[in-house]
Amino acid sequence: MTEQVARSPLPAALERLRGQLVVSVQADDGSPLREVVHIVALSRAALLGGAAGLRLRSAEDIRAVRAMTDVPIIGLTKQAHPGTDVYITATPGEVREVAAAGADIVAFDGTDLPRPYSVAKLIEAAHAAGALAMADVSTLEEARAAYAAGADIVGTTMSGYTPHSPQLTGPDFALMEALAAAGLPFIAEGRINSPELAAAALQTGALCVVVGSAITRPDHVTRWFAAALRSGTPGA
Ligand SMILES: CC(=O)N[C@H](C=O)[C@@H](O)[C@H](O)[C@H](O)COP(=O)(O)O
Repeated sequence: MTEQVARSPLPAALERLRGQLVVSVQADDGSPLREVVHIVALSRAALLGGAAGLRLRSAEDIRAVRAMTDVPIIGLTKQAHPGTDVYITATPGEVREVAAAGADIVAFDGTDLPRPYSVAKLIEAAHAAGALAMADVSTLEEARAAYAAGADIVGTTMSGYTPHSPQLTGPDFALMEALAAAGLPFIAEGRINSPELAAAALQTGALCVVVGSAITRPDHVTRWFAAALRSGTPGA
């Protein structure tokens, strides 16, 4: 079942990320950092700090960051579609948009959720546009299916964000270990909120580690600190 994915070395853009940190630079709608100028500044800061790759949402952000760096970019869109909960690059049109903007790797929802287009169609669109295909999955079974459909890599991105995956407060190390045990190359992603957790994620056998909120969402990080003070202040 796993032989078809034992491709080594991986395609060049993925090999460049081996053992490295990828920073996800995505401001949510409504964030004061949503404008492209802030995304570019945050990306520059991540590169200064040693990020070997970036994960970016929207063609506009990708175009602007592509103009200032040649590190591998994992690109995606985040868009609601009627009748589905799938929001990460859900259509072949969005795949093409992300690839045309300069992403080396297009990330898309690779879960079992009801979806407008099959995983195979999205992979086909990425490859036709000259990009690699990264399936964001929430389970081992979804990863196996994505590889069988031709994905170049999977990410643990969606664990905790589908009803059928464990709702953890930290990274899904069990999924990482299961992917490693099955011989499936994968990117560790999701709630990797400290350098220690990032190192532990790489230790499971991940190709590389994606960190987002802990580096580029200061509003989230502030909330973590504020909540800790509220719940644990000595003398409170
Ligand atoms: C589930 C979903 O939509 N994840 C998104 C995928 O691109 C991003 O919002 C995350 O920031 C990214 O996956 C990195 O994760 P974290 O921010 O936890 O380090």
